[in-house]
Amino acid sequence: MITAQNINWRVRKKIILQNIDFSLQKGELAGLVGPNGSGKSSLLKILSFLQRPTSGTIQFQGMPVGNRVSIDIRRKIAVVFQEPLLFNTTVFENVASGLKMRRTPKDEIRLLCETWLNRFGVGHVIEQHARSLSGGEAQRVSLARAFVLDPDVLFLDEPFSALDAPAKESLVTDLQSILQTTGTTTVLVSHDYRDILRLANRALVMQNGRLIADGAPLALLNHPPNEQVADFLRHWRNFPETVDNPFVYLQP
Ligand SMILES: Nc1ncnc2c1ncn2[C@@H]1O[C@H](COP(=O)(O)OP(=O)(O)OP(=O)(O)O)[C@@H](O)[C@H]1O
Repeated sequence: MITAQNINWRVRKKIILQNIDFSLQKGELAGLVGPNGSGKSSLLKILSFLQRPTSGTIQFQGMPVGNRVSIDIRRKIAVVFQEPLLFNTTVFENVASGLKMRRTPKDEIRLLCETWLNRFGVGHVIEQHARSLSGGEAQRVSLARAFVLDPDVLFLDEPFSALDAPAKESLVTDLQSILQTTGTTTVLVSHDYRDILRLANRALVMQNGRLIADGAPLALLNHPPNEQVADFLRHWRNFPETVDNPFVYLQP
């Protein structure tokens, strides 16, 4: 689906990403983790064509992507950020916006918006103004706005980190079941390895702008391939559910 070859990104003299080689297959759900400042969001921006790398190439569905990313490719990608970034209008207009740009028929737009808002448990806010939503509702609307477009690849950048613990727990549970149904190819950035264990079938660990590990989330946790990865993941081994009871985290 996406192949990144020898990606480097520098801003002035600062090296942000170095020698990133990464390939994402259709249907994969990859979790990107690493310490603060390790380059997770930067890599996500480059993979989603929001930022051009200094050097290296990216192929999307087998075709190299040049400096000008076509509207056709952009329409195959959806990005959800930590802050929901909703437009200053109703929930319906927010979720319908991408479909209107694609000239989807009106009655189909209504049906799709209702379906996805219901799937995310927020069908009742469809006529509300986006400003009136709670943080949890807003992030659910933002996810519905991404899924309604049936993207080929979904990028989620810390989608839970602005939520309190109960709102996060219920959204992770709902998102897990939705992703299992849709099989959407996804890259999820999270600083919480428990999110990766629950949602992803592949974990990519970053440090200092490099990818330092790539493997099955539970296997990396229990058998880190090197000392750097062991140091980073040590913290998450302290949670009983991540080691003592791996069956809590059956891979999707
Ligand atoms: N546009 C930019 N200009 C200059 N430096 C940048 C830019 N974008 C990111 N950086 C720097 O690159 C490094 C990696 O940032 P990035 O946000 O990708 O890390 P992260 O792993 O997502 O961090 P966090 O977990 O804190 O969100 C940081 O030192 C950051 O300050």
